[in-house]
Amino acid sequence: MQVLKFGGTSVGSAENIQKVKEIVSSVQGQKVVVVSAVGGITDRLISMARTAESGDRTCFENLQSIIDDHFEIIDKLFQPIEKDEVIKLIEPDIEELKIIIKGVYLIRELSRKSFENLSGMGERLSSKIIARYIGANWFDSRHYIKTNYEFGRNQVLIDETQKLLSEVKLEMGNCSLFPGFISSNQKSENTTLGRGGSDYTAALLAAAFDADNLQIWTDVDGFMTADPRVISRAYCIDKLSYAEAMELSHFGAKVIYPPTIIPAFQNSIPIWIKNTFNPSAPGTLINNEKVDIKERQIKGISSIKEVSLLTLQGIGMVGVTGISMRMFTALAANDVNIILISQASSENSISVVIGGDQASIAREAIEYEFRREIAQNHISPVTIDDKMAVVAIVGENMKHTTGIAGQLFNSVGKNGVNIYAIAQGASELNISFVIKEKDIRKALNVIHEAFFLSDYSRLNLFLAGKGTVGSKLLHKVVSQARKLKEENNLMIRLVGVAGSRNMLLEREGLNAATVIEDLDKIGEACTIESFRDRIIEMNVANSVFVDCTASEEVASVYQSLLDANVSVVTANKIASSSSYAAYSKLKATAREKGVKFFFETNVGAGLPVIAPINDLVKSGDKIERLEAVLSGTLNFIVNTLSEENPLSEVIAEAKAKGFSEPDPRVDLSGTDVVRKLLILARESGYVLEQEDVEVEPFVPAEYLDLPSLDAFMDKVKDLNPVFENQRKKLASEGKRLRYAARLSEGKAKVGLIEVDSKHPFYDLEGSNNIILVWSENYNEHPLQVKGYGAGADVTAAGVFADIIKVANV
Ligand SMILES: NC(=O)C1=CN([C@@H]2O[C@H](COP(=O)(O)OP(=O)(O)OC[C@H]3O[C@@H](n4cnc5c(N)ncnc54)[C@H](O)[C@@H]3O)[C@@H](O)[C@H]2O)C=CC1
Ligand SMILES: N[C@@H](CC=O)C(=O)O
Repeated sequence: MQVLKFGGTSVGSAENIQKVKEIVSSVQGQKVVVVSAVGGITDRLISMARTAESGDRTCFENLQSIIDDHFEIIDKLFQPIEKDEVIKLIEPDIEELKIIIKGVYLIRELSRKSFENLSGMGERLSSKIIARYIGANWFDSRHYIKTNYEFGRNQVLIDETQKLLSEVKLEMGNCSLFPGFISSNQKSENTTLGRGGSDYTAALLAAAFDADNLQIWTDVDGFMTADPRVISRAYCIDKLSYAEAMELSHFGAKVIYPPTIIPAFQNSIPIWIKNTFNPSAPGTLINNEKVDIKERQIKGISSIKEVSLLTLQGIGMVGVTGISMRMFTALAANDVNIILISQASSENSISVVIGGDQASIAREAIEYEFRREIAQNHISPVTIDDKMAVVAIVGENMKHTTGIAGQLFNSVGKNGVNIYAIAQGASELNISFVIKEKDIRKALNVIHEAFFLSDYSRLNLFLAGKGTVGSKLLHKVVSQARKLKEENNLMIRLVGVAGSRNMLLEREGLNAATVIEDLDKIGEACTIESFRDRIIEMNVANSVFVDCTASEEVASVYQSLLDANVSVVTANKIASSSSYAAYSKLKATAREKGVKFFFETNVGAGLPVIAPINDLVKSGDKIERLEAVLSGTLNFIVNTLSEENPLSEVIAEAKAKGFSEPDPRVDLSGTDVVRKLLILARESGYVLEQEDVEVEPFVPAEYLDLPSLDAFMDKVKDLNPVFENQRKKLASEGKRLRYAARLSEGKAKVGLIEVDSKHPFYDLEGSNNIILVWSENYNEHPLQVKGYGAGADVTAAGVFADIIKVANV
């Protein structure tokens, strides 16, 4: 025998009831169907009852609309001759409903008895209509499911219920239908089974009839790994143990109600969760098969919002017995349901999570109970954190596996999600923790990824600067997307872009291929501060801010972004070459927050320079000397100068080729090389400021003081013969000009040098860079890095590599 339960949405309309009929007809052998009230009817009955109690006559309009809705369903489902018969079947229930509502309205009192009668009326109506429609024998659950009122609710009298159900089993044919949710007490008064009662009815029937399985037909494909409204990548879990399903459903996954599982579990009846609107989907199977150790450690994540964290604390609690008992008794006496409890071994505080709407009742109850201790300052008044959420990870395989909690808290922590309280039972089936409700999306996303519940991890990118380097980076994001996803399980999603005037932000992702045009068409006006504020406000997981500008203002927002747990990847050298204090604070913040601050392209563009130096330093080596050519622009200039190619034209060419800074005077003044040498020196362990670097500009200082770039480009023509004469002279001596950077004995210097053919810089072609590093380990023969030192493609590739490094793939 199979027991099939259909929830309110599944029987929410005539069309849906037709789907139910198809599903039931497709089941072979004996079957028992349980139905809920038509979707929304129970809530409407309750609200109507409250309206009647308040003496508001609109209760009668509400009543008529409930009746009309049922008649409309009948109208759509049945042929005219049958309709009258079905209406006759439900007429007594409708009459009873009318009488009760009139009584409540007249007396202005909604007694528990009337409430129970009214709230179960939806199932009485729906079950009769559906039984007739699918051709099932109708059985009145109230005759078989017996309850007793205890501890503030109706409790099922299991033995008596089992006995009555086993008797009725003998009378049942091939297809029987029972209304869910409704029951009666020993005085045969109508009662109900509380929230999720129809699931419970079905489980009781399945247990009493020793069914082969229990099928819960609902409007989702099964238990999902997380709330799909928050995690679009959440997917259906194929198998769960009873305990796992219980834990997941307790914490927010409203697929099945926890008590439902108990009769099925006790009788080892497998439960299937299936989708009425997608019956071919495999669904979730819940049974007691042993958990395969190879399965994922975490099966699912559940979450509850709109809760409050209430804390009682004080030195007067330490070592005093009975404090918890008094606190929990006070809450129970006021019908406050406790969702989570957390107490540290110091016994100095107890925190509980309760529904947000019960926070003030709970506070009053506890403060009243501890009024004496509070008056004597032994215990502090209760504190309440509102707008909180509980998140729980669930999985039987967590048992005895080390590192799960570490991985969990590390992943949420480095995304800046603060944890207010934690609870884990000794069963190790569930780790629950309390966070601010605003962080829930972020937390669920990072946990989903951290435990490989997602097929891939995701980086959310915010880009400032869409010029030479930025636009190439956007091409990379597009061209590498597929490969990264397939080979590295990494998805890079562009969620924000800012130019110097406009910005676009979209949590679900922008189109990197068209974003530059989109920015002009639909971008909103921005400043770098407003862009930063929006990034922080969006609070997305695994965020990376990428700076492809040469702007000081942009560099000035890194600190607040890192403070907000946003990683920073930058091609812009300004931050790392600003004051040593600011540079080291950025690095320290990234370390503290567990996010990344990467700037590999600051020196040598796409060449790996900073990473090898970092590795040497980390391995305990000491860097003693650096000699380098660090300017692609200046090397290009000295290599390209000729009679036909005078200085002024070669400068313009370096800019056109994307080697120079947006303002080439930054290169020609030596500033760009100073910045780079400073960064290398700092990364090598030296504490230096820009003023400590001795600098000889590439062109005389007076040329650099001109008010505009155009004026400079005009004036610099005067230097064409000077540079050409110098080149010729050096060539005749077998020498070449190089703009070199040097760090030795802690002293840094940049400037022009003349090198002969024996010098390692002599053959440095085009815009190439070279970096020679002498250390304790590399003393006779320096470590050497050489290659393209400028250019949009190599730089964008370097920035992209830094971005991927953030994801650690
Ligand atoms: N070109 C190269 O070979 C290399 C460049 N870099 C660095 O890359 C950075 C970018 O260089 P390019 O792309 O060549 O410069 P670019 O001038 O072509 O692009 C910079 C972009 O940033 C925008 N911008 C300026 N202020 C902004 C703000 N407040 N907010 C948003 N956007 C703003 C500008 O409008 C421009 O579109 C520079 O810091 C440069 O030093 C680093 C290594 C190599
Ligand atoms: N302007 C720079 C670009 C790289 O940092 C250079 O010319 O080297």
